[in-house]
Amino acid sequence: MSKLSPLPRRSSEEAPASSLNLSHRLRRNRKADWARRLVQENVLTVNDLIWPIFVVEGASGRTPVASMPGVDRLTITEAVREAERAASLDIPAIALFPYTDPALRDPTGSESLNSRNLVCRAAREIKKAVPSIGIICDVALDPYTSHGHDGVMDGERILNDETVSLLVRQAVLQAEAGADIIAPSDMMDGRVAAIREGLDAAGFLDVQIMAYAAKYASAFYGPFRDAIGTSATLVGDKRTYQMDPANSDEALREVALDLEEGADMIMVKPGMPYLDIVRRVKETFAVPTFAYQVSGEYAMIQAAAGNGWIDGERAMMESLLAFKRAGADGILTYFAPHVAQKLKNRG
Ligand SMILES: NCc1[nH]cc(CCC(=O)O)c1CC(=O)O
Ligand SMILES: [Mg+2]
Repeated sequence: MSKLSPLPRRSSEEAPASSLNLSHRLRRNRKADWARRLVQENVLTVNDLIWPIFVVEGASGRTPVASMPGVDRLTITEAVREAERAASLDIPAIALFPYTDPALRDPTGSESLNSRNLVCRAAREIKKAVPSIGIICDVALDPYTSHGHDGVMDGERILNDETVSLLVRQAVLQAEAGADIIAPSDMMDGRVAAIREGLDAAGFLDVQIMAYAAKYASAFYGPFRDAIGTSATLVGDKRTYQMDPANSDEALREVALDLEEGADMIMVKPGMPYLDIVRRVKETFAVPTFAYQVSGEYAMIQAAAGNGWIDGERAMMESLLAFKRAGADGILTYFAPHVAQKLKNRG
């Protein structure tokens, strides 16, 4: 057997004079783009995106939401067009949020039970024109109530059980209109079980429920409330039903209950300040887990980028990748079409 010839070595004069004697140099795996791609642990794809869209009454056109640069309220015609664009970009699903004519808002949110309301008509039109895209409808009364709360009130109190019975009817109407996923965002106790039962009784066995399970009473919803027109009218705050930002164990109890009650998927909201919750939920329950990068998070990135203070494109991609790293299976984000286009351009 021939002796192995010695491996080639860099000559000693090539070696840097003062090299440390390190057995581990993590920088080796970062030395070039190809090397970084090779060891990349998480990846954002178009399949991770859900696009929230605001709809408004009207014949045509779009109205900008001042606190959400780049986001418009869309008439149904325009929303159908955007749904077509979303489908052509392979975005799996859109989420619809109505700006209800203030004249139609009342203390019990009765417009939510009108089968011809804005969101039901939008869902119907989109389903007809773009059958391949998933349609998510939010269940909660806030777009319809004169006081801007997610439930009906008795004095200062938000009534739980009375609200739940309305939410069930709202959910069934949305399913009839073509919603593929019902997303209760109201944070009433017991609504998932009641909605599941209502959907099943109406024959909607395949309509999924994505529960806003851990939804916090957050300052980051401000621009959304501008978009749906509840900022000005909201009386008080939502702290008697949305969660305290100080809590984390409580999020696990919320998620456990929603899963027990029949939720198919769960959501954590807001997103970026709550990635620890996403991680705990995913590790504890191992179920489809979504996060909502909410309006205020979007607005912060857009405002800073607009001022030239951060690179908006990079901040957008980094923030979304962070959701994946935290364990999210998908992200509701107002950046969805922009990101999808960017990912597509990359090929
Ligand atoms: N139940 C309403 C609802 N559904 C989604 C959001 C917020 C979304 C966002 O800020 O982007 C809210 C606001 C709220 O609870 O006041
Ligand atoms: Mg709950």
